[in-house]
Amino acid sequence: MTETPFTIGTRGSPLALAQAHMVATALEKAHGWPEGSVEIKAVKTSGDRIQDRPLAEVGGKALWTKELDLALLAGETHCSVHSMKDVESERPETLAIAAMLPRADIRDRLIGADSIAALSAGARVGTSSPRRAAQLQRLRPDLQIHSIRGNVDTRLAKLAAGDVDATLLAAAGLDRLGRADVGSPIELDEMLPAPAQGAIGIECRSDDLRTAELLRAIDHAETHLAVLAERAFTRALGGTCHSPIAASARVDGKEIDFACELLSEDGGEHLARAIRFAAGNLEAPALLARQMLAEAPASIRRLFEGG
Ligand SMILES: NCc1[nH]cc(CCC(=O)O)c1CC(=O)O
Repeated sequence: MTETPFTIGTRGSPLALAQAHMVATALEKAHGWPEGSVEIKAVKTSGDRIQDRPLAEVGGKALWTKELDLALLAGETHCSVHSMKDVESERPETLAIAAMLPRADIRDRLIGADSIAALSAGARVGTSSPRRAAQLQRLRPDLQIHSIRGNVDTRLAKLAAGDVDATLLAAAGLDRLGRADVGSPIELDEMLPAPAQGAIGIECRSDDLRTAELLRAIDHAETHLAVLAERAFTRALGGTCHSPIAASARVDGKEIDFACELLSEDGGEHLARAIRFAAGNLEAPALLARQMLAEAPASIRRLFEGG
């Protein structure tokens, strides 16, 4: 038992709250704390407030994290729970990702058709992800990409209302919201997911060793190693969640199978690689990123700060 109550900071979307509850339950179980004793505090982030524009257009980093970081640094919370996919690859030194929960299904699911090939000619697909837009247009140049924003439920409602014919969402988010029945999974050889998709991370203050220790008890080492490799790749590119980057690392024994892809905005150009390296070697994916940038056509290179 701890003397002080333990407080988790999270965004207030249904998915963020579901993820914060997963972390609270894992901590209570790991430490024998009473059920419901971990407090969950919802914090509104810039990303939540700005609903009328694609975030890639708003620009700026830390759209999903800034307000959570401030609450954490002010001591109002012990840790923040994040979808690792939304966490910038460069974080303040005052904060540390101390743990990750076991990763969920990393694939995207297509909702509105059984497969990408089955989408009707010229179908309108709603997504505000530059990666999904580029990958879809590469596979199906006839598709019309429509920018849609909002949380998972809002996007499904826009699809149901006929604003678009189909949309792509992360399987992990759908599953955590109890929507395991929605959509058809897209296999990784057809569409690689975003770096860190499906992973939930827990961040605390770098100098808060007690919390770091408490969080270590729920860390899933394999997920952590894989996501660190994907983030090292993104960081070396100078990429953000607004860049058309896909990457997937899979731990296999002491090694990691790493696959990645960079695309131009319209998917007209793409560069894909698959390599294997020792788990924990973060220089290998970073080196690969630099090599790919050096080889990439200008239409891809100009999308990355490292290029
Ligand atoms: N950018 C929004 C976001 N951030 C994390 C997830 C899903 C959960 C995850 O990937 O862990 C989603 C929704 C989506 O892409 O469908």
